[in-house]
Amino acid sequence: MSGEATIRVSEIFGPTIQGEGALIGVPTVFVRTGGCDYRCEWCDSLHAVEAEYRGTWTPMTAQEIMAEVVRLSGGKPLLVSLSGGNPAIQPLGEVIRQGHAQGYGFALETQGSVARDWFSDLDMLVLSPKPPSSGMQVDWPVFDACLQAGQGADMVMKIVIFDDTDYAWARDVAARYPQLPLFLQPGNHTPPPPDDDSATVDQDGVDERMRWLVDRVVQDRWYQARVLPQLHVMLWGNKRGV
Ligand SMILES: C[S@@+](CC[C@H](N)C(=O)[O-])C[C@H]1O[C@@H](n2cnc3c(N)ncnc32)[C@H](O)[C@@H]1O
Ligand SMILES: Nc1nc2[nH]cc(C(=O)O)c2c(=O)[nH]1
Ligand code: SF4
Ligand SMILES: [Mg+2]
Repeated sequence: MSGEATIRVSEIFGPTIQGEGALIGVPTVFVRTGGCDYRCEWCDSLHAVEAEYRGTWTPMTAQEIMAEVVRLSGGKPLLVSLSGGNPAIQPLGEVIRQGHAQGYGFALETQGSVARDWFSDLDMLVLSPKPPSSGMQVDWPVFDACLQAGQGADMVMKIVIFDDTDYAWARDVAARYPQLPLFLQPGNHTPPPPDDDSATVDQDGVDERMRWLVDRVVQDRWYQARVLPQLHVMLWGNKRGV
């Protein structure tokens, strides 16, 4: 169709398992869009963020994206995870509409910096506000607009934690959003260079941070929090396409 909006796609891969948060372990195909309005210091997906990788991103229509998802999933509907980059800066409403019509479910991961009316069509909206260690600053009115836009979808919050400052920040943020199920995830400090497919990750450091995080949460009797590692990173490091 001429004039149809295209979506900038960095990669489509799977099925694998969702490695993080509320849907951990669920078989899923990933659609990773290209481009992000943030630059987190420790971003593990720079190949979908930095402008120098623009040339590797492909403009695709909703129909083309769903055709690839259907091919990868063998035509059997499953969960589709929309990530990036920031998938909220892409026109994904039509993908969700077409995918739902074919029986697919949709979860989307975003930092909550851009609100879209089609958030309400998602099956799950994962809001991941960025803590101080990221070097980013959350625009809270916009984050609240994302929450508003997502009414109708299941919504959860997932916060990456590297240190005491992040932890204290997460406590404050969680207190402000008691309605959102909360997932805490230890950060990994060793994302590969974006053009390197190496899987090397400082897993000992991640494990240590995970144990520290569990200790803090139980010491503080913070019983609403759920602490989970990145399962795919444990299994495959920071390898791409898994
Ligand atoms: C690459 S981001 C893409 C989606 C969106 N831009 C966001 O940040 O929510 C997907 C998830 O990975 C998390 N993440 C990114 N880098 C990480 C790292 N080094 N360690 C742990 N989690 C990380 C983000 O916080 C987010 O929850
Ligand atoms: N298996 C797997 N699970 C994930 N959960 C969130 C991911 C992401 O990069 O958004 C991710 C990913 O890249 N792979
Ligand atoms: S918001 Fe997400 S994709 Fe963008 S730089 Fe941060 S972690 Fe990476
Ligand atoms: Mg990732």
